[in-house]
Amino acid sequence: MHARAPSKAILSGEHAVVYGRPALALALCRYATVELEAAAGLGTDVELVLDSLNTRERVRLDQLDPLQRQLQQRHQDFLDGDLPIEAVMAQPALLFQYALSLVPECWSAIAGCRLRLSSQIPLGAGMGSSAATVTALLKAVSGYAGKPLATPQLVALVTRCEQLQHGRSSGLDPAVCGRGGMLRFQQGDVQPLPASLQQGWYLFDSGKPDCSTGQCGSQVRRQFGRSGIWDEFAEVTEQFQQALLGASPERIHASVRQNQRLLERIGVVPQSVQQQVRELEQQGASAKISGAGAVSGNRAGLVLIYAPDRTLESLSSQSAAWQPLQMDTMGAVYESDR
Ligand SMILES: Nc1ncnc2c1ncn2[C@@H]1O[C@H](COP(=O)(O)OP(=O)(O)OP(=O)(O)O)[C@@H](O)[C@H]1O
Ligand SMILES: C[C@@](O)(CCO)CC(=O)[O-]
Repeated sequence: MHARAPSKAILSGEHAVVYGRPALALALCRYATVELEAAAGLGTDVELVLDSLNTRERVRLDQLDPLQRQLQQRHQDFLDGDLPIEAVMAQPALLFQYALSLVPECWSAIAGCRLRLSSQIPLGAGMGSSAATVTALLKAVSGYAGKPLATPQLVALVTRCEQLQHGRSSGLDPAVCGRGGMLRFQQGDVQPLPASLQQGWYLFDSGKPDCSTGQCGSQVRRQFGRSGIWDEFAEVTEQFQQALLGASPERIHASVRQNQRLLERIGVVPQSVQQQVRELEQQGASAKISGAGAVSGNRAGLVLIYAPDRTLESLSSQSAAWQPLQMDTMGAVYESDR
């Protein structure tokens, strides 16, 4: 059997959503997949194969409880200011072991199984790779055990994992990866958006940032944690939502540009990416980073481009690298027949 979960793009409100303001996001048709099958020779252990990282690890289910406590303690140390975020999940496999530790009711069913995680989602690109992979894992494990998690429970468990991965998670990525479609999210409250994205939206990968989402979040909190700028983000997100619902290209352009300016003010858009965005604007398009961005280096991961009335070739010599934005509407899916 296998389960899959989509990646995500944030249209508006990244970072501000961590401070309780609304965000708009949608699920994308690029997926993380987990295949689960019984394997010989594992006894009561589980084998975790991470294709993207070329690693495999044997996991003792009876060690997951102490591991969970240890990781939660490290996260508390982070919250208390005694550990940097990168020291909480010191290795990638720990994220998935922590996820498994949260579903003890499934352990007996998965004992002796191999869990293979593969993904079409670029790592560190702001496309919610960690939320999508953990969502696919928990969807697979709970489905296989015959104890399928309802979507709100699934989202809540993935959010716990994201707290440890990123330090503080708004829960936005887990909600989008679990539910699919386009939605407005604020403080755990999810409102599906009936708007559909018209033609003219593209994704561009400006490259893997030098810093993680957790490091970006920590830096932003140090500088802007108590700032009034989050209300400005909230206002732009409201405008963005109205513009999308009203399918108004001019208002969408304005919202994308204002959102990008705010992200620049909080220091998550490297100069080189700002420059690319300005060049696109001069040609009549709009663009913004999507996701955490970067507080160092010259790459910021995913950039969203809105260019409804321009041909790609007329816009940029780099347009060959752009991909049309395609929305997933299914969210996390479990299939037992493969
Ligand atoms: N495909 C994968 N295989 C193994 N580990 C992964 C995978 N995707 C994510 N991870 C783990 O999650 C961590 C964070 O993932 P990543 O850097 O891609 O951030 P992200 O979740 O995409 O960020 P954002 O929330 O900003 O979109 C990685 O460092 C790695 O430990
Ligand atoms: C930067 C952030 O707003 C989006 C990361 O995809 C963090 C979060 O919402 O948890």
